[in-house]
Amino acid sequence: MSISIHLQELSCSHDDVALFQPLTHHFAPCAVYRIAGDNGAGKTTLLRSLAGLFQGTSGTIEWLNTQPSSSAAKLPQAERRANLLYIGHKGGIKLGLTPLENLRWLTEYQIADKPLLDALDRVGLYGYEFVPAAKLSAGQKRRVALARLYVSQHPVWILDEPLTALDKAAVESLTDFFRQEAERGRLVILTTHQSLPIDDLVTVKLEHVPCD
Ligand SMILES: Nc1ncnc2c1ncn2[C@@H]1O[C@H](COP(=O)(O)OP(=O)(O)OP(=O)(O)O)[C@@H](O)[C@H]1O
Repeated sequence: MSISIHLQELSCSHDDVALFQPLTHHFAPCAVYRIAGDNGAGKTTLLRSLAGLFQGTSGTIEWLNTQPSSSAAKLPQAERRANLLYIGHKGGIKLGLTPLENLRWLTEYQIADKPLLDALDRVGLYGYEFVPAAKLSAGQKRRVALARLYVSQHPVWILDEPLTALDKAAVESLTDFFRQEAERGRLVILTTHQSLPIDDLVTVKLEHVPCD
């Protein structure tokens, strides 16, 4: 499936305080989008809103099936989850489980061990598959979370700070992967405070709401 997300005058609020100026934007497939803004600008809140995890919004968020054969039909909420891989900034890793056990759990036991082990190999965790995550470094824990990308069939990826704690080589490898996956049709929306060397990267900046 090919999916786009359309925002019209979207605003997110905590405690009735709007975080950024209303945002109108079309996120199309085959592209990598970076949500930019200062600390506290509302990037995480926006990503959670797109993923359906935060409800304090006004304006509209529409997920559209943009498959050539379809007429841009709106995707109901229930179908969004099946098409989305959301990785929050905490990564969702359970420290008492090994990387392989974490991946089994995170992929809801739908994937055989071999592709999961291959994914751990892809993120440089060969040899750490059976080590409790509590014994891994911050960057290695992040790699466990990111290994899900290498077994994902979801057309939409929403990733909050995926590059945090990664070393230079891992950032380069992941950036290449994002570029390739966008070329294959995926819609990737992410936040990062690091520079992202992707030529066609689209940056969407959240603007402060001016004070009265
Ligand atoms: N659960 C909450 N209740 C009230 N306010 C919140 C809550 N979560 C976040 N906020 C506030 O909303 C604002 C935006 O937070 P958010 O995490 O979306 O920003 P961010 O742009 O992702 O920041 P950073 O770059 O530091 O990660 C912040 O001022 C934060 O204090």
